[in-house]
Amino acid sequence: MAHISFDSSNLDKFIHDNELGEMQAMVTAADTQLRNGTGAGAAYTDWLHLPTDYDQDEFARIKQAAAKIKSDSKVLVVIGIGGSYLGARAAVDFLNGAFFQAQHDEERNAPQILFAGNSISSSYIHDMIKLIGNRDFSVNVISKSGTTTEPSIAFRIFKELLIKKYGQTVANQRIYATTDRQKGALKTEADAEGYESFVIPDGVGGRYSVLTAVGLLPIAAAGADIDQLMAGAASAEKEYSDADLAKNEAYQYAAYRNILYRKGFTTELLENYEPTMTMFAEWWKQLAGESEGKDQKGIYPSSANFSTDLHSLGQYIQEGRRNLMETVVKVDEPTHDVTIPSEESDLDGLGYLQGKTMDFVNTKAYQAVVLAHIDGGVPVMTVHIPRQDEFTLGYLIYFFEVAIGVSGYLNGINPFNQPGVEAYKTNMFGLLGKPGFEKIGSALRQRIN
Ligand SMILES: O=P(O)(O)OC[C@H]1O[C@H](O)[C@H](O)[C@@H](O)[C@@H]1O
Repeated sequence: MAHISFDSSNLDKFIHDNELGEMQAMVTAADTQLRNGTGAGAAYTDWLHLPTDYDQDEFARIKQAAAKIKSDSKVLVVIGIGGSYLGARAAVDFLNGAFFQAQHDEERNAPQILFAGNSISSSYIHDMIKLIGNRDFSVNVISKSGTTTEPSIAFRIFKELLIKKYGQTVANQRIYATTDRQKGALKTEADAEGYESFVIPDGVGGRYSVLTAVGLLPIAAAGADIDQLMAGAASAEKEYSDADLAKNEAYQYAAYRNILYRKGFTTELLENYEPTMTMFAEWWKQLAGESEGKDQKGIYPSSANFSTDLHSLGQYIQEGRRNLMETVVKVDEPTHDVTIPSEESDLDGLGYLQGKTMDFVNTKAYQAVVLAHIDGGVPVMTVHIPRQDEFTLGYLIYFFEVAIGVSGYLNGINPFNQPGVEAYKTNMFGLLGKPGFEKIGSALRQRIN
């Protein structure tokens, strides 16, 4: 039995019984493209077997590095952007609870994990340096290309701080580089300076790399059990390996969202009822957006956090333009539950809920929202997960990875490239005066007042 379950029962109003079956031939073709390496972008599909086929020696080294960081650092600065950032951040929040990062060092039993290099905000870096203060810290710099602007700038800044604080030799021992196996600026520097380095495998693109050292080192440093994370993903790899839609719920999800997309539901909201899953949606947004948004088509991935956003976006979802579909990731058993206290005066009228738990209310809110939204014309799918632990997270990550891979092929695109992300970079390099970009720079400057 699958560890998580996909519920499509609320699609009745939007999809006829025959429609899923009629997608089977296309799903089978997409599955063949993915698994036989006959589809576009096939060179980037090694994530498919990553949970069962990974470098065990490196995995052991990741655990050792995490133990060293825990023993000598109060802060780990994780530098990266996009796929070299989002998975680790999502996992740290998902697994450690809402206030892990805010705890005092003595209570946390793991370093504070701070994420840098994911914007170009000088204020953000300044505030982070202030927050670190005099505390011992290490740096995990993550970049497949080794040349991405945001992490490169952040790395220069934190490297300088490390050298000032510890001297060059010790600074080098506090830098962990996760990058390409053999090429790129970061790899060259890591070799020259003797940083401990970890590999982003050639056949795994950034947005599919959370179960490599990219995600594993920060996740392990934060105290999570990465064996269980991989075990969950391995279990999902097995569960979602059959092309038969009747047996594969990840493929059902891929098929249903494509059926809905073709009916005009062009935006998908990934939703949660747990604030610790906000960043999981950000990870999913890169996975879905970079994989599917190209050739002037694709579902636009967005997200909402409930019940919070029911008080802001809720109006639009209920009654705005009808191009939305929703996918809820619902945690069936909260990590901790809390009972609603009784109060004699009952001024707030909550007496009818006293003695009930908050999760009881949260789940009723979920049920109420689903019914309201389908009545309002928004199709809702739900992925039920039993709890927030490592095994479940690994399983859930794989569910979405394989679903999005197949989904891209169903829509006739290459799910594993991202040509569109270069356009703004070329412009930015031109405007910044980067050598080699002079011509585009002068052309652009004429367009700016
Ligand atoms: O790991 P890096 O090479 O630094 O890349 C980080 C990110 O930036 C790029 O712009 C891509 O759009 C992403 O797919 C990638 O995850």
